[in-house]
Amino acid sequence: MKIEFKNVCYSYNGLEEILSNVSFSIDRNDIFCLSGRNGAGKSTAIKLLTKIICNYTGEILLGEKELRLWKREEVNDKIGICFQEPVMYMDTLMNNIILGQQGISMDRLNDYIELLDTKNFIREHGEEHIIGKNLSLSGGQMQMISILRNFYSNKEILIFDEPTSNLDVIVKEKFIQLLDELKERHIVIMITHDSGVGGGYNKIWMNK
Ligand SMILES: Nc1ncnc2c1ncn2[C@@H]1O[C@H](COP(=O)(O)OP(=O)(O)OP(=O)(O)O)[C@@H](O)[C@H]1O
Repeated sequence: MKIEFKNVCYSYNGLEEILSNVSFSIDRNDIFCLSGRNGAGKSTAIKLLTKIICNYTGEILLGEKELRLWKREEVNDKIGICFQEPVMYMDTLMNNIILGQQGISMDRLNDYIELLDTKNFIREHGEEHIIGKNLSLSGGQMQMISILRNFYSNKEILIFDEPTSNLDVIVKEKFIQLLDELKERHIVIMITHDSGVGGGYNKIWMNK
């Protein structure tokens, strides 16, 4: 599924333009890094693409259709997102990964859990403990859950916003290996300031 930004402009307050004539195109399954300085508008571009915010000028194409013609739920079916600050629900770890989705292979989820080196943590706490009740998570553990959630969703487009900022070196390496395996089947869009993670991927420059 192709993604295209054509001369997209966006302002939060109607005064200052955060995105000014941003154009880029993603037309194949692979890993793409949105790059640019702090405040360049990378997260804003992702919020537009996922319809968290609207009212841009220019054109955003998702597939063959302008984004304005897509319903938010339809976009949610196509795009999975792992936020910089993951949202956790008062439920078990496993339910926080699965989020009520059905018909997706548990074997594959277990593979991801293993590949990401999170097996011991999930085995110990996954089924019984409730987040916010008898389980408190560190920033890195929340990030792992959020990453697993995005992988498990198996959507065509997977977005990761600063996914590795709290991960230890081992999990970070495993995450990169997993991405490499998935890039043939998904469009992966990542925002990262970690050159050790984003260094080798296709770059989309957001300059302000
Ligand atoms: N909800 C909001 N209301 C008003 N201004 C906002 C809002 N969110 C972001 N901005 C502003 O938009 C600009 C771009 O922010 P954005 O988060 O998109 O940048 P970024 O490239 O992702 O930055 P970073 O690399 O620091 O995460 C910043 O100047 C920020 O202050």
